[in-house]
Amino acid sequence: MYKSKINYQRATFLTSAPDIKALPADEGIEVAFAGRSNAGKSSALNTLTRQNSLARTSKTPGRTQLINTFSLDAERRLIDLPGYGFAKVPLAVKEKWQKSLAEYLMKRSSLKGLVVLMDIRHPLKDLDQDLIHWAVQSELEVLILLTKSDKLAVGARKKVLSEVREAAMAFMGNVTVHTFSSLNKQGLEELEQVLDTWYGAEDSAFDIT
Ligand SMILES: Nc1nc2c(ncn2[C@@H]2O[C@H](COP(=O)(O)OP(=O)(O)OP(=O)(O)O)[C@@H](O)[C@H]2O)c(=O)[nH]1
Ligand SMILES: [Mg+2]
Repeated sequence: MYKSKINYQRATFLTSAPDIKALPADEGIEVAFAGRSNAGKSSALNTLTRQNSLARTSKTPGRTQLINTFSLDAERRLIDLPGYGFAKVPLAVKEKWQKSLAEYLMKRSSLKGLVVLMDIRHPLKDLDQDLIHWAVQSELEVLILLTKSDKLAVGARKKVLSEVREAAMAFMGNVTVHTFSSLNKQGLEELEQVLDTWYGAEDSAFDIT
């Protein structure tokens, strides 16, 4: 069993920012959860931090409309981003939050890696591919999580996983792919292992967290 080097349970809410000006100081290391509306970003953050209501989740796509920031320690933060895709929200609202999303992705220096979440039943839609391409070119780390893995039987889950791993090679970057379920915590250790590395906490001898 993998023992994570960072205590993710210690996450606390920092701010909900309507635009990047309202974010905490751009220093330390940030990891952001991105993906289509309803992919399971907020649920995955709650699973990672073992807190049921740290990030707000909803059956209605478009729940997360602000850039929500959570602190792990003085240098490390987790970010819950608004989803892209099919959110049924007024166009003006959508445009505003997609603009702050794009701005965040392009301008945030402390952003080290993106966890790109995709429903395992609908992987690699156009916008997902655009985001991954852009992230690889921007030299961000990328972890693809195929979410809601509990919705498929083991055989079908493995099939999609190998197909997406194959497709991910075309991105020509360091893209890791795992399956994940917030319902039964499948893939949680793999997620922790990747994040520990991004946060520079893989060597326990030098880490006090
Ligand atoms: N079965 C199952 N359902 C899940 C899982 N993760 C999330 N869901 C459900 O999917 C829906 C959307 O989850 P959220 O975590 O709110 O999704 P989101 O990506 O944050 O959505 P937006 O904030 O709208 O972009 C909710 O009804 C969740 O209960 C999972 O692992 N398994
Ligand atoms: Mg959300």
